[in-house]
Amino acid sequence: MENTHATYDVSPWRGEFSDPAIERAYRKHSEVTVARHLRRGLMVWLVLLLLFGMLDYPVLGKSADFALVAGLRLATAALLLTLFFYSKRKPSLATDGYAVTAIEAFGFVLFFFLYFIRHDIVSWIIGVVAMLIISLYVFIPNRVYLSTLAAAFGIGGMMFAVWLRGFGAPVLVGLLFMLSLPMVVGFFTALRLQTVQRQEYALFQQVSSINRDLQNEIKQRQALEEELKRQATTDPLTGLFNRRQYEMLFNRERERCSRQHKFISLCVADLDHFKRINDTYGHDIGDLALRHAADLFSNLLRQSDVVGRFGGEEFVLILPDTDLEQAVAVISRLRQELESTPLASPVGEIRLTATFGVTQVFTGDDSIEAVIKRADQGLYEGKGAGRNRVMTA
Ligand SMILES: Nc1nc2c(ncn2[C@@H]2O[C@H](COP(=O)(O)OP(=O)(O)OP(=O)(O)O)[C@@H](O)[C@H]2O)c(=O)[nH]1
Repeated sequence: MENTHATYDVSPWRGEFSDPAIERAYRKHSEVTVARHLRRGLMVWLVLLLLFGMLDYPVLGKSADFALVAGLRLATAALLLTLFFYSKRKPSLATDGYAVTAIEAFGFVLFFFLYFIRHDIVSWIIGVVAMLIISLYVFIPNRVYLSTLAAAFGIGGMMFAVWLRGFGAPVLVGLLFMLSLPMVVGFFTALRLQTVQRQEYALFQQVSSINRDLQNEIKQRQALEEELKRQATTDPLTGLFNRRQYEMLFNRERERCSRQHKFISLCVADLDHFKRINDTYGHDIGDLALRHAADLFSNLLRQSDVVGRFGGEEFVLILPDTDLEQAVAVISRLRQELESTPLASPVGEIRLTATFGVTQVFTGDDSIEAVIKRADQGLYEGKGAGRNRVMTA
């Protein structure tokens, strides 16, 4: 695939992209269509070849000449059929052009022989060769320079045959002019057609490339937006919701629960002797411990529960659709899990515990601060009572 800054210049004399890589990509892109057009052209050629062959017998009868012409016709027909079927399996044969050019040259040979054998239609043969030249440019898809080679072979061969018959320079020059005319017309027609096709392809590629760039830009912006949103709503160390976000979620859940006459509970959790962990193992291990607790809380609670970082080593857990009794059961499970799941740190396993203060949200609670304050009282009592416990308030 070409790069975004590819230059799509089309050579004015070859009707092909100047950049070989782009030309190859174009031919690959168009090979199936070109092969289909080629097969159509080959079929028409085959039908005409055999149809006109029926006229050989009444003129030539059972003779060596008839056998020669019939042999050439059948050989050309066999080549046409081979290319017809083979181009289905290998469509690049149509866009490479070498096989088509070889068959075109072979097709001319039949006419060189006819010129000597079918005396009844000598002048027609030259006319038919002229028509063949223009057809091979217009009707049989091929690369312009290869069609020109085949046409030059046809003109050269025909002139050679006429010279062999003893005609002099004036006739040969006239013939050259006559046969060059369809070649020039065919050349410029094919050149224009192939240039336009490539310009369309170039336009399509450029539009696709711009689209791809736009899509990438949109994806990058979306990712950036997501990241900004994440940064604005979460705590960078633990990935838990930050204060602004859990407050917003609390208000939303509280409203919903009140509408649906359901309970909602809140818990404040504080890691025990956390200062000791920091002092003993360093701040980095302290950070690991905070992440460990945060992950454990997030994984054990429901998707609909809200886990936030309150600051320092304190966490806020909001449990919608949960009354105080249920909340104590859930939080007790958290406490046990934390106690029995030590942090696997680079300095070895570190046992962590936390104290939890749980409260139910009441209709009179006018803000989250009031609820947290009440839960904090439970927490404070828990700390006083020896830590690693769940207290209600
Ligand atoms: N590593 C780390 N430590 C923090 C962070 N935020 C606060 N801390 C530390 O957490 C510790 C909290 O200590 P204290 O408030 O005395 O509480 P504690 O040691 O857990 O004792 P109790 O709560 O009474 O069990 C302090 O040493 C703070 O420096 C943080 O983001 N990372």
